Amino acid sequence: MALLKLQTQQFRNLAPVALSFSPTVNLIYGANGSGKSSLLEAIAYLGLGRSFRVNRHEAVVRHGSPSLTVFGEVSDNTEHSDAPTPLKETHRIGISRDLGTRETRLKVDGERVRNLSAVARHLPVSVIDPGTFDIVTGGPGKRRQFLDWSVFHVEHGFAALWQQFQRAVSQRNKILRNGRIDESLLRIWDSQYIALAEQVTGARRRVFEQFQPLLESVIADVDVAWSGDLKFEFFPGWDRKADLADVLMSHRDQEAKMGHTLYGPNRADVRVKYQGRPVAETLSRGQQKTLVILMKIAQGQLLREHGRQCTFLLDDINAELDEAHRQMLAGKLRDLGSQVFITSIEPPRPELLWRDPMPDFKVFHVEHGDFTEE
Ligand SMILES: Nc1ncnc2c1ncn2[C@@H]1O[C@H](COP(=O)(O)OP(=O)(O)OP(=O)(O)O)[C@@H](O)[C@H]1O
Repeated sequence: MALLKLQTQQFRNLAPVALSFSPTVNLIYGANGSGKSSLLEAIAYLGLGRSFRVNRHEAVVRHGSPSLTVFGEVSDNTEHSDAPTPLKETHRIGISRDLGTRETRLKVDGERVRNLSAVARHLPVSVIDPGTFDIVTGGPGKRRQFLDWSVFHVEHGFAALWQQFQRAVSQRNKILRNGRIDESLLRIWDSQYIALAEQVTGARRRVFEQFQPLLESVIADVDVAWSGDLKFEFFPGWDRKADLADVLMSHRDQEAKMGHTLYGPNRADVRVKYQGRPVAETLSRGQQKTLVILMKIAQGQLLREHGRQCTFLLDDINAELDEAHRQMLAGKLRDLGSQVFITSIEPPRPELLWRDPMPDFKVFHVEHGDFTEE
């Protein structure tokens, strides 16, 4: 999968022109405030349905405009197991949001679709920007998000399962929030909640078990001194030795006091330890960054094993990574055959990122939201 064309309307400061990208490498450069990050943000908007920089949709709509539209054409090289050769087709995907009516319109190949997942599945985007490094330094939520992104792209039906699960959580929370708990009603929702929690956990565990050996081999490949003492573990969100039903039963009072669900997939984590202690406490900032890059690469490999390709968006990596790390990342992404977008303030020097073989690339210069291909 690769984004071949993009057109935006009223998206931050981006001019409404149609851009055609390389399915391999796209190098975007321009001064501070010119629109580099906004372009990556618009691409990610199609693949995630939201901004990777801000939580409020209002922030990305051009100041003074009532709505935005992002439209893209993607190549789909999904390998169908029953097809003699990979099928290559293109799909047109679009998202528009109206701030006034709060309406979101989603389209795939000209047809309206209801769920964001129907759009997002066509463009798996993986962002590497200064915020990405929170995957190891931040709380479990970041790591759940990281794992679930793979699960969404690898496990068919996960998006629908996740929605059902969230509905069960919110019903259960409503009952727990009610001063006097209706035990019989809670029991009904508990059984739904437990069944869905087991399914969510099963999907996560299956994907984690495929991801872990890929990550270990990517780490072994770069041969860093600290790699031998790293351990990765999937934590489902409750004590694995106990049944979730028993855990809920024995913590009834605690949950009632807090007024919400405390055990289950919403507490899951991918625990990463170095010499038995969390990496955030033990590895240096530089080592943590290397680790996150390797996790992202392993995630790209995982998708590729499932016949899907990620589009990587590298924003402002010059500020975060030294030249050796940039080369390592760029080389691995080339070997993965992924589409890559890289932003920089200075004119790009691809010869510093790749020696033999140099991938095909396009260079774009941006000024005041206007992109020119060079
Ligand atoms: N909603 C909006 N409507 C219009 N313009 C906006 C909006 N949000 C941000 N901008 C402006 O868009 C411009 C581009 O911002 P962007 O973050 O994409 O720049 P950049 O090229 O990545 O800069 P830097 O190198 O400093 O990170 C900025 O001048 C910013 O003030």
